[in-house]
Amino acid sequence: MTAPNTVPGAIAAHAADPGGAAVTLERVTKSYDRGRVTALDNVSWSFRRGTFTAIMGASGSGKSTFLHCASGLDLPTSGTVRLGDTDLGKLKETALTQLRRDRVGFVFQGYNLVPSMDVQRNITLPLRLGGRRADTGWLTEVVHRVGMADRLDHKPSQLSGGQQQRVAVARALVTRPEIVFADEPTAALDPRTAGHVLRLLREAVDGIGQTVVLVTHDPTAAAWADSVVFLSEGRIVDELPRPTAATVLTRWETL
Ligand SMILES: Nc1ncnc2c1ncn2[C@@H]1O[C@H](COP(=O)(O)OP(=O)(O)OP(=O)(O)O)[C@@H](O)[C@H]1O
Repeated sequence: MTAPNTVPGAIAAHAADPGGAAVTLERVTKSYDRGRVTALDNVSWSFRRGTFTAIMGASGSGKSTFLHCASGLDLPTSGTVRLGDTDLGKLKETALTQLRRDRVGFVFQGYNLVPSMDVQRNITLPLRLGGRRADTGWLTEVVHRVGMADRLDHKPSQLSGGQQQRVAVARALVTRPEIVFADEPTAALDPRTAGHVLRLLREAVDGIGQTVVLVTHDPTAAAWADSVVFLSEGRIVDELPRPTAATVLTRWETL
């Protein structure tokens, strides 16, 4: 494992400890426009299993690119991304699609639920797509965790934004993925509802050892994580352990 692209000791120690890593990035660079734009610049990082990490950075700092490369939604221009022991760059497109469906969970700002399906079918969609049966006990637990047990026959249009996002969290957890990537999942929600959704992610980490990576602009959201990783111009420039909204804001202002 290589050292990260920045010097702080805490970051070096973290990245040099790949034991138990859910996802590892090694010297990942992503360029666009035939190399004219470097969105990610030689980034190395590992996300330890059972941890909750927030990724923050200014607009254009590379957060979405980082999430896309780390989750297999996109491939880096150079460098390696591993999910567990699987090198994503060595997979054919079909295998990569299966990996994203079976081993990774996603939560997006826009919920991305299927309008014609009720809550139960939305939650179990990744299982059905993978030809897997729902483990009834686990499904029941996930549905209860997100508080949607009495809404299983509702369509997304009959739910509030917060409820729809809770369904999306359940869908992300139902496959017992090795890692969940949440991309601005609370940006469209009021602060109280956002807190409910973030608490679900926190509880998944604390209760079932889920690994979660959250991309956010919001210091209050980032404060739910175990640590905050700051991106600037495609590079990881700092890590803040045990964040509070105040310490995140202070660090953000001096980036
Ligand atoms: N498909 C693309 N083609 C060309 N340039 C791109 C593409 N996607 C991203 N970029 C550029 O890469 C850089 C990083 O973009 P990215 O979307 O990862 O940043 P971000 O931190 O997620 O921004 P935001 O907070 O505004 O969503 C930016 O300069 C952006 O313009």
